[in-house]
Amino acid sequence: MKRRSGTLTGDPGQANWVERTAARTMLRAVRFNDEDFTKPLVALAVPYTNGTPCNDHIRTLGDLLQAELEAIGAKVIVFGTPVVSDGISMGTEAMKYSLVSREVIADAIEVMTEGYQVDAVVTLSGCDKTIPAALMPIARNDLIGLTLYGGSIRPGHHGGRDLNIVSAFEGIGAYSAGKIDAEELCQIECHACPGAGSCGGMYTANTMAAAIEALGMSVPGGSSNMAVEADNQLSNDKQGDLRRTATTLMTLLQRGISARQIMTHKAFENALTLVWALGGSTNAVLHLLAIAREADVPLTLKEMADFTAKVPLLGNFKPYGRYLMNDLHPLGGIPMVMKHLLGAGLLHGDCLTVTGKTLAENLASAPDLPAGQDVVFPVSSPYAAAGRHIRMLFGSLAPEGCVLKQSGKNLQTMRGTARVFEREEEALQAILGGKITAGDIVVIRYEGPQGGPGMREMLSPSAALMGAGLGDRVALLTDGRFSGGTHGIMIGHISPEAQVGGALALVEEGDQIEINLDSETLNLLVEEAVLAQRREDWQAPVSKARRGVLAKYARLVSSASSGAVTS
Ligand SMILES: CC(C)(O)[C@@H](O)C(=O)O
Ligand SMILES: [Mg+2]
Repeated sequence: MKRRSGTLTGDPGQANWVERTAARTMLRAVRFNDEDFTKPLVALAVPYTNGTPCNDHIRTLGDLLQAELEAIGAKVIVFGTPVVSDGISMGTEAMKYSLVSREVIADAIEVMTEGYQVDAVVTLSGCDKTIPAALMPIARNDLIGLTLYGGSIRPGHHGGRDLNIVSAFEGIGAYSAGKIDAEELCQIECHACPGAGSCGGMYTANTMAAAIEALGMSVPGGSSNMAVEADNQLSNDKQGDLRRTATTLMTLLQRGISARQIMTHKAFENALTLVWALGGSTNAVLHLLAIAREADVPLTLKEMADFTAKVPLLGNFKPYGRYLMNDLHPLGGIPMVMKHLLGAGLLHGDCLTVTGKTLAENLASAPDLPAGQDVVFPVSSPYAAAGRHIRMLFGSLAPEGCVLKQSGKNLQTMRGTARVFEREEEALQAILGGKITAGDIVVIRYEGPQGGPGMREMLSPSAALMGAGLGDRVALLTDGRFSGGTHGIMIGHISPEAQVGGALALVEEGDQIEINLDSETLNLLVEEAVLAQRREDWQAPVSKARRGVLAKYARLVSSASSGAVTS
């Protein structure tokens, strides 16, 4: 085993031994003994906060995982990372730190793995951004390591209905439209989230955890096991995930298998297939582009669009469908879905995974797709035909592309009247104030990676439209992004963004816009001469962030069409 931390040890008389004396001195103060210096040194990233249910149990997971790893011969250095909760920050200035936190967390993990020259790394994750961030530094430096998701929350219950966080966001719209009263809204608030775990639908957290399992970078089953049991105690399945993660890491170390041997182009194709088959979040587009870049795997938005056009939609999950991860888990979870996709020839079974085995070998013991259920449809009669989930549109309004989540709906070509807002809050007030009507196309701009900065998720306005019953008659267009909980006619990641002079900046109130799903285009129906004049008159607004992390981010970040990355 080639060990970077091997410089700590050695025999008296060896040059290394003398020079590393001071380092060992420091480490002895934190309970390292002679034997520890001979063990592989493992960094363990624990993105714990009690500030969100997604990560509330992550410290417990970290403690247990440290014990598991040390019981089988590793020495562990534990550290924390920031965590921004999307559910809590949504609709406020705090959300500007959400996507930014992906970069900060990835960089923090790199600082620790490289700053301590560890031999391997394990990263835990919970809320949305901690999941891609947990993998990016492993890919970036081709480390030996893997990642483990904290697991999904269980549903809440009220009035005979299963609830989850999106029930609360949609409750706001329903209340404002007079469909429910304040007492009902309170009941939703008090019952929707019963304990620890990430948001329960096929929202961003579950989507990205599943994508990483398909990439081969976490233990099989780890993305669909629940965080806690019904009594809010850590689930047995999650405890099993911890044990398997520890032994898997030791296998990777023994065999010298590093991330880029696993994260190949074919592995990314597997991840794309699974996300599109499950009906995952549009954030997967951003995050998979970013992770691929870290792994030095060439992947473009256009290639993603072409590849996913052949993937049928099988999942019947919220936000557009009926079920939560909690319903998939007893049917065999993500391994069951992947086994079905593999059997249909839609996955590459020969990809290496962290277990040291191929994907096909891992899936051999997974259950088959059960009959008599409608949580996951078979490839032979899918929930919706291939090419009808996330679509990438191009056109005069999005020359570098944008994303639309169709989720199997019958969406006709739509022409509508632009209603232009310079920030999310203005649009939300207009929707809640009844100022948006059928046939409008709500444009929310200067919310892109640079413009926001931070490319906020627009769950509040999208959920308000759904709650007000306008979801199938009003479209929403933005250079920001959407929550995995968003549904309706929503188009995000419009690139280039308004802040850098993208055509979105030139739209005026009352313009006509066409969304065409046959030609996969998004066009602004304004004469070129008029647009040329507007372009001449346009001036880039001064960046909203003058200092600190948002200003640094705005200076560095790439377009959403290449993953909104900073490295
Ligand atoms: C709050 C949510 C639902 O977790 C959202 O942030 C997402 O992207 O899925
Ligand atoms: Mg999110």
